[in-house]
Amino acid sequence: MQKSHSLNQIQAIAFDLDGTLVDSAPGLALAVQLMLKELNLPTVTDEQVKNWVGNGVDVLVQRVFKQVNAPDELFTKARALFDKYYDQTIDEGTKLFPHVTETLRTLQENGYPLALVTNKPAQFLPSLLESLGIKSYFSLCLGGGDVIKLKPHPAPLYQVMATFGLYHDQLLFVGDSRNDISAAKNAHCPTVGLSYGYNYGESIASSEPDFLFDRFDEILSILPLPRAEPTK
Ligand SMILES: O=C(O)COP(=O)(O)O
Ligand SMILES: [Mg+2]
Repeated sequence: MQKSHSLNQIQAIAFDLDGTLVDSAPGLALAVQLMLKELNLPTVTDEQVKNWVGNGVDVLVQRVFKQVNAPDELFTKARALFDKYYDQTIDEGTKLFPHVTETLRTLQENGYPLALVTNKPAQFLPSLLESLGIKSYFSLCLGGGDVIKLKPHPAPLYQVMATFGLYHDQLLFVGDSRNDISAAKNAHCPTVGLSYGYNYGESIASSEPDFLFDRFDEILSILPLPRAEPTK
């Protein structure tokens, strides 16, 4: 699906992390399962956790609590346990989706500053990006806690625009979930939706991104290489 949309004006690209660059669901699921075990609560499946990812860890644990009918009083303890276990499981089964590294490299070599905008808590980003070998591609990384509101609020994208000194139509946002497409639409930025990620088990097509791709490297087909000079 491609609308007639000239991307000659794009000066920088921002990416979602979980489900877009990184298949991180297995490590998240394992941390949730260890958290539940320590609290003597019923367990949940990897597939359930995958469909609850997208609004940050607080909401993930809330969704788990609802599923297993856990008492609210346990929430603070559970949240701390999640952090403890996710520190240990973050690399478990976690891998980059196909073509991510070479595409980021091509974009960077062609003059595009790259940013990361994730609802994942910021504390987990440095070691994860380092171990995946993609940290050096991003000149700005915004995680949960770095921004006043999480996606689908446009605040994180406004922060990228302010940092890079861009107008809304100069920033392309690439993501896998309706939160990404909504955040970018709320900020009036053009969007790419990727079909292979996590979107609550639903198709990202229903969010009507400007471009919908099945492969990460298809982003290269819609951008001038090298980056075009700004006209404003
Ligand atoms: O951790 C989450 O819930 C989602 O993270 P994302 O914004 O990188 O997809
Ligand atoms: Mg995502």
